[in-house]
Amino acid sequence: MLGFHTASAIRAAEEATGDLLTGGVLMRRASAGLASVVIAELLARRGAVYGARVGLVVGSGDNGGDALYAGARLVRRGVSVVAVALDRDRAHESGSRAFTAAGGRWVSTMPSDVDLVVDGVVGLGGSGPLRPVAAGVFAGVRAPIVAVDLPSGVDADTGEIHTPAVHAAVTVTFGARRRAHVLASSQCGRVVCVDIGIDPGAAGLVALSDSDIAREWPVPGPVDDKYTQGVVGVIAGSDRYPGAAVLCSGAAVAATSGMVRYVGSAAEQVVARRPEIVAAPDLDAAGRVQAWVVGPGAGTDDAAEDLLRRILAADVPVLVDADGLTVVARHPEWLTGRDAPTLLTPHAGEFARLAGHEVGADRVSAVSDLAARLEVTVLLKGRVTLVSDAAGPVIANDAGSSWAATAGAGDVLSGIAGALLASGLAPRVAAAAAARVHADAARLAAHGSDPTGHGAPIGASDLLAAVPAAIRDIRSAGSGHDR
Ligand SMILES: NC(=O)C1=CN([C@@H]2O[C@H](COP(=O)(O)OP(=O)(O)OC[C@H]3O[C@@H](n4cnc5c(N)ncnc54)[C@H](O)[C@@H]3O)[C@@H](O)[C@H]2O)[C@@H](O)CC1
Ligand SMILES: [K+]
Repeated sequence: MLGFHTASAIRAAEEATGDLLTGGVLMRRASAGLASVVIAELLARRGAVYGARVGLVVGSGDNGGDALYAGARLVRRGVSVVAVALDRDRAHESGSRAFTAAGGRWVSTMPSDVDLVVDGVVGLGGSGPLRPVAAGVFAGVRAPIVAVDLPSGVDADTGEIHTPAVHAAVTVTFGARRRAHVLASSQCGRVVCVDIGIDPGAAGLVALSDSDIAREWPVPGPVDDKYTQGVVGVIAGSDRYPGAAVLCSGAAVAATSGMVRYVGSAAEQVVARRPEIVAAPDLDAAGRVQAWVVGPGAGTDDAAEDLLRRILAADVPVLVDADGLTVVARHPEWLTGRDAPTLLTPHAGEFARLAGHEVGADRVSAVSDLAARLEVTVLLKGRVTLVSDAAGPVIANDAGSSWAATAGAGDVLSGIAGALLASGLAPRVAAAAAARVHADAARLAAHGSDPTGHGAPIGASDLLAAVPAAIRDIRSAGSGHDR
């Protein structure tokens, strides 16, 4: 599990080192780490360090100090380093002296022929967008950018990407990752964390590793049968949207080996696609399940409302998605009164309906506040999906691509997560593991047999078809042994 920390937790951890902070040891460690990442980038990009050209953009705080000390080291390695100070009089004093003494040159405009630019404008002390002078410097930059700590213009805690903000190829951070490194990952590029000997403690935002997920993913054991692995019931689809039923129940079949029941008007299509699904015309005929998935394409009329009320009155885990979310937004008391776990899987629009306000820039607070208020687990969809049950840390899943942004993909996600709920996983784990497999399946489907190529758009059926491969990949990357 990887932790992502707030700026105040990082600052407190730095202060706790006492002399190491005040004596500048932390900054020396940070800038040494930064210089070695820049050297590695130069080697990878142009095959040599000697004779390379690097430009620094230097703000007025310690972030600029890191850049200047690293610049001094680069000069000593034979790199030609120039620095553009946004305000020369306020640039980090000892860093400036070290840079000048090493042979670094101060310039007023960034040369166009640099191999790499270092963004030392702001880090933890930044707020708001890049100010106009800095924005002007970066506007002319075509070289790849290595950001010091954070791409300037990105909020450290919320990951809000202001306009304008730096778009980095690599971000070098110090001691522990900041929240923005996952929340705004697409702006950060590759994130490298340099050890500087600080301990910020437990993180309120985490990401699961492949092995965390591999350990949890349910597969049949020696004494399992179809019932012991959990039966999931899917209530989805309608005359107008039979496809939602096919995608959601198909995903439930793919995710685990137990058994899938289906209730709804699309039984014919569902069974035609997946004959192993046991379909029933209504709830009374459905049989027992260990978890329900309710809502994708299921409508919001009186009948749908009555069905959802009955499902939520049952004492089994329930995942509510799509149309079901519109219904529960009108009846939050159906959620707060439940003993069994509930998992809600809104996109931003559905979230606003449930919460009564937009998600806003602070997605982490928004998702945990809603989870606490409704006494449920919430999975907020996005390129970076967030899961909160208000009790433990928020879990982030960075999809790493946006191939899953396609109609019907949400129905696949709820089917996977529902099957995991039925297998007995805690809702937060079921949600986070489902989000990971869903994202990986989208990437695999988009890239086909050429993982390093450009990929091509996919539909939700393609994503669904790639779910087994995604599970296989995670299980072999993460564990290497069968359970
Ligand atoms: N304190 C320490 O021991 C360490 C600090 N480190 C570095 O120090 C950084 C934090 O330094 P500071 O606290 O000095 O803060 P920063 O250097 O991040 O920024 C502070 C300065 O930026 C200005 N500023 C704020 N927002 C701006 C914007 N949008 N555009 C332009 N200027 C803006 C502020 O007025 C202030 O002068 C970290 O991000 C990290 O890079 C590292 O060297 C690790 C050790
Ligand atoms: K920066």
